[in-house]
Amino acid sequence: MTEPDSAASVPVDAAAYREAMSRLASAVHLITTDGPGGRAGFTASAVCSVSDAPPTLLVCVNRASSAFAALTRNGTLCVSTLGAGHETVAALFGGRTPMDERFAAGTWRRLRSEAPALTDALVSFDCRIVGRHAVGSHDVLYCAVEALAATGQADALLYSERRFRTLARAPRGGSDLAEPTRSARAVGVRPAEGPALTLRSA
Ligand SMILES: NC(=O)C1=CN([C@@H]2O[C@H](COP(=O)(O)OP(=O)(O)OC[C@H]3O[C@@H](n4cnc5c(N)ncnc54)[C@H](O)[C@@H]3O)[C@@H](O)[C@H]2O)C=CC1
Ligand SMILES: Cc1cc2nc3c(=O)[nH]c(=O)nc-3n(C[C@H](O)[C@H](O)[C@H](O)COP(=O)(O)O)c2cc1C
Repeated sequence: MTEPDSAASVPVDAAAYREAMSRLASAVHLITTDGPGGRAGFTASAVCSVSDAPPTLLVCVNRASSAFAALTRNGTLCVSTLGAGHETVAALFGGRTPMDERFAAGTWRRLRSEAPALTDALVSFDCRIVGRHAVGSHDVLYCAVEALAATGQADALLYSERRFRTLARAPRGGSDLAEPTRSARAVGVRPAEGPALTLRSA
């Protein structure tokens, strides 16, 4: 074991932590909800896959967010993963904009729940909130994925160093979702509507 390198380390206060986190590149998502608690949404990078059996992801939401009450009351949400061209909607959902203005910036459809799914998202995960854990300023929401849709064909949108960037898609054939000659792929999650959910790639 070597001694800690005090010259290379900094105290971990909130500012140092945020500065460190700003160096990570993250996917960017809209978290949306609708129902008895009202329609609401926010931009999120703190989204992570937890399990594929059952399909479960987590979303970290600040309890001070204006969307928090609606999310917890409705008990459902949709994660719409953004692509190139979604920078404006990502900024609008990033706070301090009235909800109506946020939703006016996109086109929406419903999957299984009432939560709005962004029509041209790279992929949308329609979820039921099945667990909740408070950690510091945020709640970790555990979300059972009950329907999927993927129609967007854009490059991926990333957030890194406090800016939006894009990541070019893999060459055609590099992944199932990028394969243009295969029109649809069935996935083993409860469909949004109809007998089988399809992830359209062309
Ligand atoms: N997980 C979160 O709650 C995030 C919140 N934001 C909020 O969006 C605004 C703009 O952020 P940036 O331009 O990225 O600059 P920033 O300096 O506020 O944040 C840099 C990075 O630190 C992390 N971070 C920021 N605030 C956090 C929080 N309250 N809890 C946990 N992690 C946090 C995120 O990874 C963020 O990209 C700020 O108000 C920020 O708080 C941004 C990204 C993630
Ligand atoms: C790129 C980006 C990522 C963000 N990620 C999260 C996140 O994962 N969790 C979160 O609670 N807020 C996140 N925020 C902040 C929210 O989008 C929003 O600003 C916050 O909920 C306050 O919004 P309000 O004005 O509706 O209260 C992020 C903001 C940006 C710009």
